[in-house]
Amino acid sequence: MNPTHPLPTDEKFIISGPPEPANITESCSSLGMFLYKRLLRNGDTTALIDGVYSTELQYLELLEKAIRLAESLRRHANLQAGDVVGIVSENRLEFPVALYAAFFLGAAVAPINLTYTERELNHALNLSKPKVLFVSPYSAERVVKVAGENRNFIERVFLFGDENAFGSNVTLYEQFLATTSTINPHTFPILPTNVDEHVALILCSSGTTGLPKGVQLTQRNVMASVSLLSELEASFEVPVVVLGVIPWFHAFGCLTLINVLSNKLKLVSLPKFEEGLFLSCIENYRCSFVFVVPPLMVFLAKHPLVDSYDLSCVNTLLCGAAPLSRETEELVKRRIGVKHVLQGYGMSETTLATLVQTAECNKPGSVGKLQVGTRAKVIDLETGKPLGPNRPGELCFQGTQIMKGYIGNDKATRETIDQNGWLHTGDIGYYDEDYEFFIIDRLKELIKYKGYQVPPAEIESILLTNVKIKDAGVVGLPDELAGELPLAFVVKQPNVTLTEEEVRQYVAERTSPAKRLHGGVRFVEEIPKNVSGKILRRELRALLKKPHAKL
Ligand SMILES: Nc1ncnc2c1ncn2[C@@H]1O[C@H](COP(=O)(O)OP(=O)(O)OP(=O)(O)O)[C@@H](O)[C@H]1O
Ligand SMILES: O=C(O)[C@H]1CSC(c2nc3ccc(O)cc3s2)=N1
Ligand SMILES: [Mg+2]
Repeated sequence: MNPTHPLPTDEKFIISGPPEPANITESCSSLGMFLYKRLLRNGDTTALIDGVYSTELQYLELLEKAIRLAESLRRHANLQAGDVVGIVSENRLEFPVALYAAFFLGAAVAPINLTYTERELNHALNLSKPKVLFVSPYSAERVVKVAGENRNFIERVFLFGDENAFGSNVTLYEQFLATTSTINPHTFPILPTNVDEHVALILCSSGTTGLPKGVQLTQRNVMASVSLLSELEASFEVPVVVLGVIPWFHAFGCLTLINVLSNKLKLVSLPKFEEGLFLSCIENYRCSFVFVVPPLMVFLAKHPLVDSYDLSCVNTLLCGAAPLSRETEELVKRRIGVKHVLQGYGMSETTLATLVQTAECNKPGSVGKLQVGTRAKVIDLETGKPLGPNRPGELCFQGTQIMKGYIGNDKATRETIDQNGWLHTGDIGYYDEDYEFFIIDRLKELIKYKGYQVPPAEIESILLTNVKIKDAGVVGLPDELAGELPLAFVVKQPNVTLTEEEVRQYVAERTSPAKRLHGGVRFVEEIPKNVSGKILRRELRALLKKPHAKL
């Protein structure tokens, strides 16, 4: 939806997505009521299947358990609207029960990465300060210890599973749920809230460029994001079975979980990515839609194990959270015959994606067009002025998915969202004449070589097209003369011979001089990434200071 009549310069280069449907909150007085109505409407069809144990949860079961848990939390843990509920767990069926119980009480939920160390847990918990915590056995020991050191705000810890080795410090979730044996879901009081101000989620950003920030998403942010998949069910002929392997403690995973459950789709959950489990789950449950991050796309493009499974059921791969090259996309399409690879671009700060491809709009290498209810501008890195088509600059967004702010960090919030409500992403990209967007890389990650700004993601995508290369990460090697020299960390495929000169030559044949590996090549065992699929280039840069250190 872009203006045809001439507008003043600044307005001319503001791009708008489709207008938001008139009533995204469906005139619900709160997110809890919005979600309650959708669970009720979805009836006794299957909502979730645990991909490991095949246990199922129907929509009405999820509703009944969440209401019972909400009543137990209200009555026995004094949980009230505005309190915070922490969840430190892998993807498992109890997770959405705890998530929805909190929403029905008007509490905010802080999902936290269960692989966090004690130090990282302490940082995350002191951002959101949850009153109660739900934790799975995997990280219970660490969490119970850190919770004990923060009793000034953590009052209860509930443990998923059926064994409690922590004594009175912990209550088994199943026992606590049983304290409310039956309840009529229709009588539970889901109170009205100010959906524009009331915080629904406190999400940790991935920590790619520094310590994770506590991103506050309002109830309206979450309701606005539900539109992402709403047309999915209608516009695809195949029955929609979604595979949920993206962690639910991350923005991408958590909001797609809520999206799926709000659109009567069936979700098969996996607690983590394991090569055989991932492939067998797709084959056994005939998953037709799979949310992935680029490392999973590289796995699907290159790993020999993929040939041992029947993946013909996969209709669409929805990829996001980090750069995906068109070469990798094409390799996957050719190899497993998937009909659509739909990229999306988002940030924890923008709830779910602000840019998404659709079945109709999916140019190779693009991340698609503006989401409903979102405006964008690409601004010149020097002047800050909005740029026209095919002019790279910093992406900025406005709209109903833009976060409320960083918890406890007004300064960082003001540095990210300007006084006109524009969120400055720190990402460099451009839009073409059809208003389709392309991401180049992060401003902070560009390599400055003799005045050129070299995007590492571009060199990485070229390296990944080499059959002898399993993975790659590119950073700038500090250099007095040039500033920085592009240097590649390379993981070889098993049992191949590959020399540094071969790698340099391979890149040199495919790039302009500035983008060549002037800093050389380092062979390593793996490229450090976080759970949302982003290369931890700061860890690679740290390696440069320890020459010839192995990862
Ligand atoms: N489709 C995509 N292509 C390229 N980059 C993407 C895409 N989707 C997301 N990203 C990257 O992910 C970032 C958002 O990630 P997230 O909010 O999880 O935390 P982070 O920015 O990686 O970590 P932190 O903010 O803590 O440093 C975006 O700013 C962008 O750099
Ligand atoms: O990188 C991130 O933090 C997350 C925040 S949400 C997000 C994406 N959301 C979608 C949704 C659909 C899709 O096809 C891709 C993405 S990337 N990226
Ligand atoms: Mg970020």
